[in-house]
Amino acid sequence: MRSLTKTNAFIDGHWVPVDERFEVTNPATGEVLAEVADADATLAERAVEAANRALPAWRARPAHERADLLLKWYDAMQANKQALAELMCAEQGKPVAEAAAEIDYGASFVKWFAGEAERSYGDIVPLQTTDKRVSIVKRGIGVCSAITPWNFPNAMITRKVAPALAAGCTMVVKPPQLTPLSALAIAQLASEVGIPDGVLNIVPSSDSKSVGKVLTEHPLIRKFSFTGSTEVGKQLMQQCASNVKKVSFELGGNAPFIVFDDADLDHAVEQLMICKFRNAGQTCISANRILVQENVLDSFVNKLKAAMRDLKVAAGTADEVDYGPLINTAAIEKVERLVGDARENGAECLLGGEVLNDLGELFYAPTLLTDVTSSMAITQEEIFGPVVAVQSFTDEEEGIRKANDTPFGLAGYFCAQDYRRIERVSAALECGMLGINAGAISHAYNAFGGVKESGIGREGSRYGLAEYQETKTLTLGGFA
Ligand SMILES: O=CCCC(=O)O
Repeated sequence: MRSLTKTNAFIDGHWVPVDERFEVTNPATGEVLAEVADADATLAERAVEAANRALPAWRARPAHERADLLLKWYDAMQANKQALAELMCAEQGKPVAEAAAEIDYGASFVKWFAGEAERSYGDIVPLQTTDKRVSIVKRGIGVCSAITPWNFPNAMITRKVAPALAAGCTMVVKPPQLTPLSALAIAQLASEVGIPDGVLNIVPSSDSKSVGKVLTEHPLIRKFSFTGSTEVGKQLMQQCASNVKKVSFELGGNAPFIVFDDADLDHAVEQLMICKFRNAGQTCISANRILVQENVLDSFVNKLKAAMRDLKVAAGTADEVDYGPLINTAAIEKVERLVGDARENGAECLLGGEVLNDLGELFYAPTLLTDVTSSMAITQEEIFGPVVAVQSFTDEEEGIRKANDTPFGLAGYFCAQDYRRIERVSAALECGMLGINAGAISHAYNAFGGVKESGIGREGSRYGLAEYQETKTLTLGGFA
């Protein structure tokens, strides 16, 4: 199997070495995997200029040519799935099988937007006066930039880059400092399949502030996309305001997972396990607050505890592992703080509640807390770890009120069977995405994004392309 480990910045189709380097480590073992080029603001500006030079020719190509190149990129990701998955497991920690599923997921955005490139239409507007013809056209907005997170090192890049390229835009990406190797590997594949120089540029950096400033304030950039925390997102949004860039932000979540008393409890447990333990809980749409109706609480918790006991935690390279290490010490400290605070304030820990030191410093036990209340920090912050924090509620009205009692609104989930309740609760929950008797809701065909402080804009789906387009109205006069 070939190695796809690249360690330099990728600008204008070239691998650019930089004297300054930062280390990328394996969270399962602490081993240093690579020393990666540490781009500064000047190099980021070079990447923006390269993207700007590449723009006219890329934008001018017929849609089917851009689509064909994207499909070749998709094929290359599929052909190299195992190598990409092993690289991702090494730098991010998720099990190899889950990493391979992420390659499928990430590549699916490339395939989907290759198709959308060929289905982007404008409008012919009805006649307003006999002397004019009006049409509305769509075109790629121009040079785009993105800052992406470490929890999905492949898919969070393709979900932004694929629609941008499909729309005829060029792109500069700053991948996360913790997981740049997956990004650099797919840039290599993009180059091999013939995506022209300068169309995709990758600037790894440990200096998020100054590179981020270039990617949000550079006047040549017309659109910025970010996935990460709400706190950082707010700062970046302000920076983008300096020259009124188009933006999309996929920010923090605090997803409720509500189990009503008419739910199929076995199915609810199964769906919660899928939702919660994906990527060890380090997912922005992970269920964060588990709200269970009082009269089914004991039964649900017993079933959940039995399912959680079967979880296998180990390095992502082990066989049949459910989840691996958390990403770094800060992640472990946060989980320990939240669990500690909950316990001090009266939560009961039925399972776990500790670091699995036999495995290593970053492995956290599957943890089940009950008697959780809304005043505990664990219900206010994203846990981003393998901790299930269960609260109870009395009736539908209280369940909905508790679920909506947050400034966030990314994903939400509920389990119920009564179709009238399903209709009522679906309408009442404040979130951009809702899983109803379903814990897995992500797909390239779906519109991903949040409401309230969880963000702006949508990724994936037919709406994802529009984020990288501008709309122009043409009024043609002079008809008799
Ligand atoms: O964590 C953010 C993205 C997760 C997903 O696309 O399902």
